Amino acid sequence: MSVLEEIIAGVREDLDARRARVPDAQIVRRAEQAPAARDALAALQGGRDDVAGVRVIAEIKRSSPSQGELAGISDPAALAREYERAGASVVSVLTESRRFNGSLEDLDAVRAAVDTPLLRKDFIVEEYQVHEARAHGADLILLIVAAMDDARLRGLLHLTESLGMHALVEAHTPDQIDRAVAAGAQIIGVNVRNLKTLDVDPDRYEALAAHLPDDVVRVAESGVQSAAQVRQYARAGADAVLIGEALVRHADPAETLRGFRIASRRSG
Ligand SMILES: O=C(O)c1ccccc1NCC(=O)[C@H](O)[C@H](O)COP(=O)(O)O
Repeated sequence: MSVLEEIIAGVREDLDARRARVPDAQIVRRAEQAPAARDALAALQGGRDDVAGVRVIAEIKRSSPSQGELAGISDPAALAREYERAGASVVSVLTESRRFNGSLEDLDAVRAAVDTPLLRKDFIVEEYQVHEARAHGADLILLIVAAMDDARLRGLLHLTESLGMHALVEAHTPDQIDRAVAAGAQIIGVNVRNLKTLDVDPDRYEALAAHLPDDVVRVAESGVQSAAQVRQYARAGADAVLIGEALVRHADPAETLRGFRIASRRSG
């Protein structure tokens, strides 16, 4: 089994347990009754400019399969407020529990704390999880092309948009970019982390970005350890970058985020 398949097997077990507590009809109702979603697409659009710099999706990430424990993060709401003040365009909240030590409770706490659009970062493969994301205040969800066939990708994307949210559709190969485009994705992320080996190769972004159409929001995912890397992604055409480890490991995540944004403004 690949790492992705192993993670999804665990996600499905946890999902079954939640579904037994909150049945489908109830989660659908909760999603319908939630306050309207914020416009994450608009927050990420516009590309890099002299005022805003590259857009940043700042992630709340306690642990990861590749690195183990990254940061304690006892108060995700406080970290989200710092990200918001430092100019994050979107805050990403990992809700997968087994490998990333996240939860829907984290999403609830962050939703109550900030007005910035929120990404539910998880391994979403079922409609139930899309309703759940909306019910817990998400505005954007992650859909990983490698985790599903075309029919499911289209179906989940359609459901996401029908609930007023947007999807960050994640690709790792040119073929997956084509599949994301064909499904109608408006926001496409190129993740430079190989999901089989977990190795990160930031140079892959530029090679793969050449396959992205001009009319989608382009997100460079993973592998930012420095302002220079943010500049490299911006020069390669990224409208936004998704950053986890480098922020949460730093003693001052907000200052680090500010520095990254300023660096991208000066990239020329
Ligand atoms: O982070 C991992 O080890 C990982 C392993 C397997 C699947 C997904 C994984 N990470 C999810 C992400 O995409 C990253 O959290 C996100 O892009 C931020 O990356 P980074 O800035 O390198 O923490």
